[in-house]
Amino acid sequence: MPNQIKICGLTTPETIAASIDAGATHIGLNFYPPSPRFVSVSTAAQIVSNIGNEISKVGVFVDATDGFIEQNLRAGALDILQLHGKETPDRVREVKAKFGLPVWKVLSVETAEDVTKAVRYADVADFLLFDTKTPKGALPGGMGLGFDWGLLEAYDGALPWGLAGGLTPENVAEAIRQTGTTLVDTSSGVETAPGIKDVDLIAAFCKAAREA
Ligand SMILES: O=C(O)c1ccccc1N[C@@H]1O[C@H](COP(=O)(O)O)[C@@H](O)[C@H]1O
Repeated sequence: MPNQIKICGLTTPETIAASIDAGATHIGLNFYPPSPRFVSVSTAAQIVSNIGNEISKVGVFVDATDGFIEQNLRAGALDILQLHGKETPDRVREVKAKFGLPVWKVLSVETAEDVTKAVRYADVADFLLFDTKTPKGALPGGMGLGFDWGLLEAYDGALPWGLAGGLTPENVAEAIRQTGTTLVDTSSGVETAPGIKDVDLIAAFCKAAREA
């Protein structure tokens, strides 16, 4: 199966179209207000209005309430919920039951123990996304920081998983080769400045990931 590719933190119809043209399988809409990639309810509705079923729309939430998820889920016509905060297994179960959509739980990795903790989500999430643990006080993702991919050898769970954190057009093929991941996710790696996506970088990232 070809590698799955998620381009995250999209804020314009043009960069969404560029991601689809480049062969991305997923786009991410960021609903975390402090993020430079944050989209409001009205922007989310507007930028997805012309998209069909050719790509999956993932909503990124950080410790969000049900009400907040609900309003953005409708606006963005989301297919998948990505929980990128400190959501417990019970909270993941609750979100999945309430909204009936696949849930991706993000695990922030610094040590092998962070990877083995994934087992806690085995019965409640649909997919795991391993990302870098960011410094205290920083955004929980989208910082362009990578982690030691070798730590993923500690993962022996059954849930499918993907890789995020500091992936770029230059390193994504090596990341796929080293980890064997079937899904790669990038945000700042295809930007010229925080929140400013570049269509050429999106194309280069997708090409490198597709050909890896
Ligand atoms: O991108 C953000 O601003 C962000 C904010 C809060 C939570 C997650 C965020 N982004 C996610 O982080 C990973 C990795 O990003 P990067 O490639 O290292 O920039 C990705 O899944 C984004 O969805």
